[in-house]
Amino acid sequence: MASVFGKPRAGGGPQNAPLEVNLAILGRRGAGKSALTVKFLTRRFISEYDPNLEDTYSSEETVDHQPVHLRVMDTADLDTPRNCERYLNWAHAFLVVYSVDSRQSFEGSSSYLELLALHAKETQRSFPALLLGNKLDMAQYRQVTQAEGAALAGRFGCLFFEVSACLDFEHVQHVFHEAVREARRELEKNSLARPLFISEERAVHHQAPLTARHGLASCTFNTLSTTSLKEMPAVAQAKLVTVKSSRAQSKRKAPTLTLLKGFKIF
Ligand SMILES: Nc1nc2c(ncn2[C@@H]2O[C@H](COP(=O)(O)OP(=O)(O)OP(=O)(O)O)[C@@H](O)[C@H]2O)c(=O)[nH]1
Repeated sequence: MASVFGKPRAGGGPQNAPLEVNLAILGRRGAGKSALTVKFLTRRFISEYDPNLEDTYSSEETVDHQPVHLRVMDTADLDTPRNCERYLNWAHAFLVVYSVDSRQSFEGSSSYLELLALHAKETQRSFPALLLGNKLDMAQYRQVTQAEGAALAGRFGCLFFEVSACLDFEHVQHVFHEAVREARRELEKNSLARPLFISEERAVHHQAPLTARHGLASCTFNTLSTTSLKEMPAVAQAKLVTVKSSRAQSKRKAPTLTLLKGFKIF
């Protein structure tokens, strides 16, 4: 589908290697990000999670008969987007989650979509996003109608689904696989369009002027300097390394992320 989030960005691998897709799950606390992630990975609904933990999981998937190495970052922002670059510069696609029984979480999801649109504008890249109204099993306590969810998704050019982490696994799996398809479409477009580039040394680091207006003052964006672009190494030649992400504004323990050597974390 067409995305409003600008131009595509890096990822993918050689013909026979599994497609590499990084997926970040965003949303306000309590929306059900961890429950959906765990449901997708284990087919189980587990009702309580430590809200302070942020983890990245790997899963070998087959989507449309194609092997996919999927990494899922279950983010744990506090009440608003924070230290956003850890996922903005990492993910190929985003699942933005709210809970259908919480107006507040719906408003939070709107902030995340605005953040993604802003980041796309700043970087001139594309970021497929899917909007998910979770806790469909709680529909009798709805504070957000399906039409409102669809309208918000329409405003940002996203796919929209209502799901439940405690109902059927197949529906949750379908949504994650749709995110992979969206990411794959962008990656294919990108590989047809031009070689992949990454900032070598001098990223121009500035505060995006719109962030304050969107209440996203804690998020800064790194815009790539055109004078310091370098072709990204082929994924097949990259080694797997373990790195720690910056936890400057978080009280949580640093998560361990497995990233491809040659990628730079801004
Ligand atoms: N009924 C119902 N409860 C859910 C569903 N998904 C999550 N929950 C519950 O909602 C609460 C919050 O779920 P989490 O998965 O921890 O939410 P989160 O978005 O990861 O929240 P943080 O970790 O605080 O960022 C937990 O008590 C879950 O059991 C769902 O689909 N239906």
